[in-house]
Amino acid sequence: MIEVKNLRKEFDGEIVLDNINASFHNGMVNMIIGKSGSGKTVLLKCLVGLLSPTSGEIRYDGKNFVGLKSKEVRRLRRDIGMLFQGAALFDSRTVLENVMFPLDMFSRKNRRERKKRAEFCLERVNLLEAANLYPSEISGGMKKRAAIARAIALNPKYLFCDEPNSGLDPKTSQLIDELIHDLTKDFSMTTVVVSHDMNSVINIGDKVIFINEGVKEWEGNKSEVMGTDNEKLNDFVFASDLFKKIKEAEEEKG
Ligand SMILES: Nc1ncnc2c1ncn2[C@@H]1O[C@H](COP(=O)(O)OP(=O)(O)OP(=O)(O)O)[C@@H](O)[C@H]1O
Repeated sequence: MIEVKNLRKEFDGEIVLDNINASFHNGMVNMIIGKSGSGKTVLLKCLVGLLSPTSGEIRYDGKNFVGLKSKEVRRLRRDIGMLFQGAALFDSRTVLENVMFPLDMFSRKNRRERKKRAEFCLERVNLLEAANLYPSEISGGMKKRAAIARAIALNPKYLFCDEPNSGLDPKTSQLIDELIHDLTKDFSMTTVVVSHDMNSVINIGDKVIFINEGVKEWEGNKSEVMGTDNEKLNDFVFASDLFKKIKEAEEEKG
């Protein structure tokens, strides 16, 4: 479990996140949603230590990440898997080599065991047949699956995904969502997904946090999102592609 307490982030005196209090639960897909520019990515970057909060605490299973010594930060980072926007694979390495990269960097296992682990992860995301291909030779959805395999290579306790569906068609997006959901349950990870895709929220959002202009405006679960009486969340939901499609379908029915 990750707990955020009174988190504040300023850039040059400008407040981007203000007094955020939130919990991200084990074995669940915890979604951070909100409009463009609301502060989702800054929050994610604070959570993984890519940005330092101006004030507040980020507790990983009770241990405050803010102010940890660099050795302890490195230890904690090994428990963190990260799926970046756009997959961020190394173009000059094969899919298998990409998945092996974190193992080569951090695992004490020998090469045969590291390869076996990488192949297991590729098998888990249904991509073993592409092990020897290069990123330029595979589709966008396959790249995302390769990046997911790499993110889980070190068997992380915490998985962070920044807009995992960006650039994917709806069907592939759904497959990626389901994969993130299933891995979260299978490996009992604390998964945090930043998204503005309402389809994803409805598909896999066990817990949902809505950020508006740097403030946590609402939290609940996916079944509570659609019927909320929070005006700002309602505006966000009604402006989404999902809602537009539902409305169009209803209008077609008459
Ligand atoms: N390094 C930075 N320096 C200064 N301002 C920043 C920095 N990073 C982000 N910001 C500002 O913080 C605010 C929140 O940005 P953030 O990227 O978190 O939004 P977001 O909700 O993730 O949006 P999107 O959905 O478009 O990615 C924006 O106003 C942005 O300009």
